[in-house]
Amino acid sequence: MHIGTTLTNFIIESQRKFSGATGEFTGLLNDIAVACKKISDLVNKGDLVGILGTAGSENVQGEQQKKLDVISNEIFIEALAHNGHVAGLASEEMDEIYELPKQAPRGKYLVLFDPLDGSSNIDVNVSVGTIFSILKAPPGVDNPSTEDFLKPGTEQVAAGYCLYGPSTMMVLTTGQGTNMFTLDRDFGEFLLTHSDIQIPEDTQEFAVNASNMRFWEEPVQRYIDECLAGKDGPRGKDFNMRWIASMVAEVHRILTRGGIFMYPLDSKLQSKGQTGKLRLMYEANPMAFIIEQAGGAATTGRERILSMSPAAIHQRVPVVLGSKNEVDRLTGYHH
Ligand SMILES: O=P(O)(O)OC[C@H]1O[C@](O)(COP(=O)(O)O)[C@@H](O)[C@@H]1O
Ligand SMILES: [Mg+2]
Ligand SMILES: [Mg+2]
Repeated sequence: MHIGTTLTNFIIESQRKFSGATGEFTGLLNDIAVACKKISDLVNKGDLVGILGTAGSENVQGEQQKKLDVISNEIFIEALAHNGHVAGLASEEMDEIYELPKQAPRGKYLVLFDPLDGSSNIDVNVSVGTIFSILKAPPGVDNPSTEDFLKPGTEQVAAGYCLYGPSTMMVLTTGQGTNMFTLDRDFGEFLLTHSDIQIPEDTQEFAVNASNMRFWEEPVQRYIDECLAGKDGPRGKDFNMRWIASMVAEVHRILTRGGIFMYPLDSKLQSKGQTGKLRLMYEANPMAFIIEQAGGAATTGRERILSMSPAAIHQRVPVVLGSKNEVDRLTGYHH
């Protein structure tokens, strides 16, 4: 597909391969693009439109919600719930799955989303984003159940994120590679700028919140110690470190120049009864699909994320993803 193609045309072209394609998938991607453009506009205006700061409420994860968490969630629902492309929605910011209004036409897809990723960075003007995962809905079911959403990541028909940074970019996979589109604000279209991304298999850049080091399991301690030991250590090369605290921005950097990102399990999280920090259904699964389609790898440290059988909508998992050889090495240390 030639660089500069609009997102809509890209999707239409990619759907030609499917004889039964009805245009519904293209319609859904357009709904998501509209929602992301609206959120991008708000993020860009920040204090000018009073969207910074906390909302004064908590989500099901017990996290203080930011105003933009709540507003982005509403924008996504408004853009997706009425156009007949979905049968159900689930979000980081909603305890239960969202049942469409009675009069809303039902569609073939289910969408799980993190409306605003990197919430701790909203008020300090650092890149944030939106992450989404698309599954097939059970045919003929007006109100899909929670179980209908709890499908392994391998069953995603598409996944993507929109990064609200110096430029706004949509990164998408439909299982035929990973592609990047940049928003041209002048005429409001996402245009293809990077096609068929390939992540280098090796890297000398890791991303982890090192303030949690004393709580990590031994394999992670060992891996990071070896990186920090640099060229005089067992790895024989120096490593650099990054931590933006927005998963979307970390993954985008890795798609762009390689790297390994991890939010491992740690005893601090376990002491709160948590099985990780990041959520499987609308953070780990979509990012794992995007990374694998770009030649990278994504595990929990112990198993492939996409093969996991989900148990709950807001289930948390450890995440290790990025350049294949480094992810394989760290995963190997756990075995
Ligand atoms: O605060 P920490 O420990 O650095 O964690 C940062 C991580 O938490 C997240 O912000 C969690 O996502 P949300 O902002 O959507 O809740 C990730 O984007 C990021 O990788
Ligand atoms: Mg998030
Ligand atoms: Mg979020």
